[in-house]
Amino acid sequence: QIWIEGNIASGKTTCLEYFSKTSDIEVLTEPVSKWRNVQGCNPLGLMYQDPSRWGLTLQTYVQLTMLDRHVLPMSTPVRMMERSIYSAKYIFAENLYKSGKMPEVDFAVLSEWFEWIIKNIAIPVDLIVYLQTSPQTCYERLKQRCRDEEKVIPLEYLESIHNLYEDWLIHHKSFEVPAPVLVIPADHDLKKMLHQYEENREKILMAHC
Ligand SMILES: Nc1ncnc2c1ncn2[C@@H]1O[C@H](COP(=O)(O)OP(=O)(O)O)[C@@H](O)[C@H]1O
Ligand SMILES: O=c1ccn([C@H]2C[C@H](O)[C@@H](COP(=O)(O)O)O2)c(=O)[nH]1
Repeated sequence: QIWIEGNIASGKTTCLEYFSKTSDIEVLTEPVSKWRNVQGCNPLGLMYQDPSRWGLTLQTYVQLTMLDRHVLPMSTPVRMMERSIYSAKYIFAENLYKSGKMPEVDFAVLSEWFEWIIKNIAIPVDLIVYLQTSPQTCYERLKQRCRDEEKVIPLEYLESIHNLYEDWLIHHKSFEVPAPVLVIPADHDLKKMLHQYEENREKILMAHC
């Protein structure tokens, strides 16, 4: 199992789309559509409007929907999955808490849930592919993608997410990393990115062997 990790709009979905054309690979994208519509409500939009009030609501739902993805039985030898329950906690929940936007009690409850899950439920991973971008690149791609809920995201938000990813996956300064990390520089244009995916294809697809 391979997780594709990276900042918002770093190119994860585009990377997965590319590999989805390969036979014997199952690709699981993030369930963003669920985060934008759970029984008619939009926790992603609410979180960006008022993170202190809705951060826990969103992150609880992200945690549930990512767990649901992780425990799906595999239908092919290789599964590539966009992000993970780990980055939901170590990057996004952490960012809300550290920036003072998630109350301590909310963070404590979310953390206990998370710890219980990773202790009691097997979440296998063989390789983490980290698409390493500059926050500025993500900011430009984010504006180009133009998702309604994300129009309020400032560059500083992407910088915080970037720093948390770097501390976790590059500097090993924050949390345990559950698998080896393959870093792919991802500021390049699409043509160069596809070339790099080809160059790394073997390393990625043989990770489970
Ligand atoms: N290498 C690239 N160069 C320029 N634009 C890109 C590149 N990769 C992706 N994009 C565009 O940037 C936006 C975000 O990409 P996406 O794959 O959705 O990122 P993520 O899934 O990480 O949020 C999309 O509009 C996509 O078409
Ligand atoms: O735990 C999480 C995971 C994701 N989000 C947000 C960040 C973005 O606005 C979307 C996901 O978009 P990507 O383009 O796939 O990065 O969801 C969050 O708030 N918490």
